[in-house]
Amino acid sequence: MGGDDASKDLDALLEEVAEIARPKASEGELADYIPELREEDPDSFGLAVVDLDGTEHVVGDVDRPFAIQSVSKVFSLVLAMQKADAADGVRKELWGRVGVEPSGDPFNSLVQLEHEKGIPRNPMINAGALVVDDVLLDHCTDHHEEMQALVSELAGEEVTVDERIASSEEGTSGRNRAMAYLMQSFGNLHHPVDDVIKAYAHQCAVKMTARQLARASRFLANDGVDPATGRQILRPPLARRVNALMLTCGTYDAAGEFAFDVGIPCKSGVAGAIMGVVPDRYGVTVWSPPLDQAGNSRAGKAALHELTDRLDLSVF
Ligand SMILES: NC(=O)CC[C@H](N)C(=O)O
Repeated sequence: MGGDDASKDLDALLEEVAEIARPKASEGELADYIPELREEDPDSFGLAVVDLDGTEHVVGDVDRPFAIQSVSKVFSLVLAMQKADAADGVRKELWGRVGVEPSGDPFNSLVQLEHEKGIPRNPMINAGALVVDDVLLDHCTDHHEEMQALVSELAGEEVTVDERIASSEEGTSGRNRAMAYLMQSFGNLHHPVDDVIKAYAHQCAVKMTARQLARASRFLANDGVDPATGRQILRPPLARRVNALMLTCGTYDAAGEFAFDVGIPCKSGVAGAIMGVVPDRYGVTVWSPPLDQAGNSRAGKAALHELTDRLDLSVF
């Protein structure tokens, strides 16, 4: 099949996938802990698939910005891994303070932290992301700026932070603070809890579109090289490790189900985005705000299931 034909086919296929997945949103619920999420339009739906050569295949609301929330955990981890790759001490520190095992628990669970002496299971759950931010506060000149610069570079355009969401996040961060204090009591948080929570709330409030997130995940499909600029964001073995963590931990206690049904590394967020990586092929993102029990976009998961099945994209 010629390139143009294949491209046309993919656009048509995305339309079909969207049609099948969209109705599933009615089985989900909007996150309701902050007004900005409670007030999202539950019917929003966008799906973007961006080729390594830059061709963008999109359907629906792919240019409407939303808070990336937990999808930001991938980017803060990437930033920390860049620092760790540049200094052996940082590498030992990072992987000594956060694990790489799936949690099998909700993203904001406190129970394992007590048993496991303040070492979070992985960087894709809240406790792990808080430790990553604590490490970054030591090694970034400015956490906010470096995070924003990285995501803007990967998105191919300037992305901004919604300060209203950042302050709502900070105001409703009881559980995250509880985790931070617990980790502090075990000696696994070095900066003041307020500073770590601020950094984390800020990254959750970064606003991006499905199209931008799909572009931003492409370096993970391309051995760590951003295909738009040719810049090596992470060395190949490190990029593969981020993918491994996304696959095994990126969708919390539904990671097994995602591996089974979707079969590609994914990271979800509570605003309804799921960012995926199809090695050597695509960056993918779907956005639909209503969530399932595990906190993953209901229609988003259905769309990825359909897409990866039809195109035979599972990594297994
Ligand atoms: N799953 C998520 O997206 C969680 C992010 C959310 N801001 C929280 O910390 O609870």
